Amino acid sequence: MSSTELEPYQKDLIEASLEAGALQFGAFTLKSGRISPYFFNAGLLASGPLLNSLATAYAAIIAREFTTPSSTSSASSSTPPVPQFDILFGPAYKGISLAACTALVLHRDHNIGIGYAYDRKEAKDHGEGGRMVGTPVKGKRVLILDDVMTAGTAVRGSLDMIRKEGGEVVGVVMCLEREEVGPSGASTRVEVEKLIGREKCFASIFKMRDLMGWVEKTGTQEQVRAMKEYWEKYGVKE
Ligand SMILES: O=P(O)(O)OC[C@H]1O[C@H](OP(=O)(O)OP(=O)(O)O)[C@H](O)[C@@H]1O
Repeated sequence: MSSTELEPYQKDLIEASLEAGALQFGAFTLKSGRISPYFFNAGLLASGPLLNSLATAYAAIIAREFTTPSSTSSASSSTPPVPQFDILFGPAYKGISLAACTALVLHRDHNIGIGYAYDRKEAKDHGEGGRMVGTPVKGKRVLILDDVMTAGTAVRGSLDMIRKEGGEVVGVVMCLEREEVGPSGASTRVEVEKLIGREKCFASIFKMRDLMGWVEKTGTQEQVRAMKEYWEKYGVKE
């Protein structure tokens, strides 16, 4: 496993997450049943300043990975880049506020005006009904935005729902990519990219290996050992 040098925005977000208790080290049973030496819960990044840091980081990654420069000959430095998607989709529950805040920051800081949508975990049987809320996804290119992907269950569910509604998923952006393999031994990220039908359509603010780099520099020997052991068992070998 080779860890990477952290960018300042990654380091800031990791430190802010630790302070808020959103990132913890210990032993945590995941939805997948795996016992992880660390746990990330963006639900605890629950204040204006923390949401601002987080949404600013999401927006920066999205502007870098999912837009192209404006190609008009009269383009000036104030000409906004062209998004390769029309809508952000944040899966319930935690993805909802993250997608909303990121749409706002994309508009405010990057001059990119896009819609956002989310789902309800339980369908509504009155009013407009159904599970989808926000900008309709029908006929739109959709970028799924969530806090973390482990086994990919939430992303697969979102993919199915968006397709049923007539939208096209063009990518996924996460705060943390855990870089794990699924039960078949294949990388969850690669499996999701195959389902979407596009290579390299996955972006994240930081990954397990970035976190490992941070732990190696600032954590305890026990944390380093536990992280390496977990990586040997479940980390992607690519
Ligand atoms: O890749 P996966 O194995 O699906 O795990 C990641 C998902 O699990 C968590 O949400 P959860 O389903 O706990 O719902 P919540 O947002 O309502 O807490 C997290 O916010 C992701 O959506």
